[in-house]
Amino acid sequence: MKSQKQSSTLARLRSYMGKKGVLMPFSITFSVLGNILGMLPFVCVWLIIRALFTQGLAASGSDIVRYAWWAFGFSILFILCYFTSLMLSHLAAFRLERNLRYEAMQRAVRMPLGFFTRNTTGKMRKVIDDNAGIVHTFVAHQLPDLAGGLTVFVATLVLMFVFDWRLGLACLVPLLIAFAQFYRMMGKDYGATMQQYMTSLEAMNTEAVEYVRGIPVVKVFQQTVYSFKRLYDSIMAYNKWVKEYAASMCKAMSIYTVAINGFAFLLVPAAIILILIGGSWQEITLNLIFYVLITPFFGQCIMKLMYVVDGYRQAGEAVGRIEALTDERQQLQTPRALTMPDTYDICFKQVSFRYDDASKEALSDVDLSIPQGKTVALVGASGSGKTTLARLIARFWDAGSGKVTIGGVDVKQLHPDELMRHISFVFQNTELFKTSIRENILYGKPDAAPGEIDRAVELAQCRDIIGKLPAGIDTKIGTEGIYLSGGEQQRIALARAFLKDAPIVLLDEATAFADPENEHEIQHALRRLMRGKTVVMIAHRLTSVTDADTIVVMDEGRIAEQGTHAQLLEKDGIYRRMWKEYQQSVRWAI
Ligand SMILES: Nc1ncnc2c1ncn2[C@@H]1O[C@H](COP(=O)(O)OP(=O)(O)OP(=O)(O)O)[C@@H](O)[C@H]1O
Repeated sequence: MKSQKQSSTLARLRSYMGKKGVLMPFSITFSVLGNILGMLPFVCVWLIIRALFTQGLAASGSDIVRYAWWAFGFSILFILCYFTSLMLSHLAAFRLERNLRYEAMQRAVRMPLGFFTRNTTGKMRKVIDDNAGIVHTFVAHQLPDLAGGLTVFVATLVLMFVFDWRLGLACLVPLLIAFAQFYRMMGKDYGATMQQYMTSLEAMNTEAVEYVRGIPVVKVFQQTVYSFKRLYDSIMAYNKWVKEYAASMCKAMSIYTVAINGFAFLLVPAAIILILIGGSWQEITLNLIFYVLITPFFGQCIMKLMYVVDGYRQAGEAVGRIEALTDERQQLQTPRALTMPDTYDICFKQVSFRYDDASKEALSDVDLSIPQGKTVALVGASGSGKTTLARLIARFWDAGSGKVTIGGVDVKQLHPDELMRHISFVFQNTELFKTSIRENILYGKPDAAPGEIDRAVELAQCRDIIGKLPAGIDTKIGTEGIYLSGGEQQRIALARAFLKDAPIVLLDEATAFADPENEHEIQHALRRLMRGKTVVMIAHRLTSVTDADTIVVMDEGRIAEQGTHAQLLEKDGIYRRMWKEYQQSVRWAI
């Protein structure tokens, strides 16, 4: 299913319905049929009134009973058609909603890893859930209503003029007033207005989810809701938008509502005039009764149509939002042939990179060579570009200019899946899934033999963790009161990396959350993991990088210095200063 930004909303919706799309024409047909049948009981009631009116109480009872049965029969048929129409439209709508979510997830999987650092899970869930819901409502309810509404509209209009064109004309005046107001409200700016509305709503919803996720921090620091300024601002922006919109629509909506519900207000004067100028009072009164019976339909169906037009635009906007979230242009270009090299030296050649919307470059003209099997440590002030540099190796994003190569091959030539198979990550905040420890470790190599898992557990020093859990390695974590400390989680993540046994290892503050006891275990395990691998490690604790083959000092996106610990200490540069400060801080801590 490709993005169909240029095609009409209906064609785009249809493309997501798959085979169930064939049900929609049937749903619409039943809706049209149902709406026509739904009008007929009113015609029957009018026939009964006419019989009583023209023949008085002498009217044949059998005629009246026959009309009553007809009315009953039409009502039953109307209900059957209506339900059939809704059932069919719901089948198509559920399939559409499923495919839309599935497609969004499929696209999300193809997004570069960097995408997930920018788009929180809260935001993604809100965008997909809310917009899929809007699209569902449109297809399941409003689309059949559109067909039905249009049918009733045309049928009523025809009937109104067939019965008595003069009374029909009297009904037309409020209709024209209503239409003029409708057009005013749905004018040319309506699309942009809806876009603003949905943007504002989405911002508020996303911030609300983020607020809930951040409640522990807010409570710990004893802040109020006003401390979460972004949520507050988004609520205020929404509030302002809604108030201004309601105020701008107030006049047009009031006139529209009065006109649409006041079809009859010219009918009575028109009927009186017609009688005064010599019309048959019986005939005109009888017609008047018909108009009083039938015109409420008109109001109802115009209201429905108004909501459907609104729903149509919202549905188009909603699909667009889901598609834009995982826009294909943000996806990494994947080469046709897999050309994974068999050597793993990494090179940065004149690499510069700027984040979307950032005012300055995160990396500028970086030249760096990391020979296979060596360890390079990245140090430097916060924001100096260490994480960005490490992540370009794994194609979280692609370099803006210059190139990153592995074994001499530009990473852009490597398929992201294949590239990922050759890289292990250990981040500072490890993500463990709410499943057994075994399954968590198996993410490193799903087809690993039990012996391989045991070895990984051993190497990552996880035996003690597993030993104290009720079901050992098969204990589910994150449920039933079984939780692991930050350092323990980190060791499970290391077991995963051991099992993967990738030739390139990226470590980003891997011991940051470890307590002293865990840190010792983790350092030990890390040294084993790094043996013989090409390693890029980021660390703030300088003692953990002194053994690195090369230490690279980053400063404002550039490489300021590089060399071994001893070489850098000899220079009177940034590293020497950092080392002195670090030692002082350690002494203070002691
Ligand atoms: N997703 C992002 N979008 C926009 N700018 C970003 C993003 N991530 C980082 N930056 C900016 O890029 C620059 C480099 O950030 P990076 O995270 O690489 O630095 P770092 O040296 O790893 O910092 P730290 O040690 O604090 O983790 C910083 O100015 C940062 O504000």
